[in-house]
Parts: sequence; C-alpha cells; structure tokens
Amino acid sequence: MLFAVRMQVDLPDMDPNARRDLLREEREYSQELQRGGEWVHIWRVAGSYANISVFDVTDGDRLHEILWNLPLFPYMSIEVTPLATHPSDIRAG
Ligand SMILES: O=C(O)CC1=CCC(=O)O1
Repeated sequence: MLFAVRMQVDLPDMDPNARRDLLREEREYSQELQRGGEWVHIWRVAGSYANISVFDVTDGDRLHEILWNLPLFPYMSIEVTPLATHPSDIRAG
C-alpha cells in the first residue's frame, strides 16, 4: 500500500549535542528504510521544516510502526494520506 505522509518538525530548544545526535539517528533510521524500499521518496517542503514522503508498506499497521519509531516522532505533526491508482496514469496500464 502506498501512503503520502507529511511530517512537520517542531524541535524545542535542546542541548546542541543532543540535537545533533537526534538528527543523526533520524537520518540513519530514514536511510535504512529507504535502502529497504519501504520509504520510497522524501522531499523537503520548500520554505518549511517539513517533508513529504511516500511509503510503500504492507498495511497501515506497518506504516504506524515506522512513524511511531521515528526518533523525531515526539516533535512532529504527521498527516497520512492513503494513495490509490489514478485512472489517467499512463503507467497504470
Ligand atoms: O528533516 C525532516 O524532514 C525530518 C526527517 C525525516 C526523516 C529524515 O531524515 O528527516
């Protein structure tokens, strides 16, 4: 199942080393899922500390598990949009 996910990040003031470590953990976690094929796209939302990502996962439970375990999850607002095939998509056959 494909899902589009918008993640808005709102980090509180924190120790600079803790912030650096947190962002490194987030990048490593995200890149591992990208290499595994479940995190298909990640795009920065221009002008905002947010991203729009596309996930290809078995079901909503798996997406929830991925999002819940994001190191930045406590500092994010997340919107999930399930995706379906568009009838005008020339690749859909
Ligand atoms: O910077 C962001 O948009 C938050 C984020 C999610 C995965 C990642 O590597 O950064």
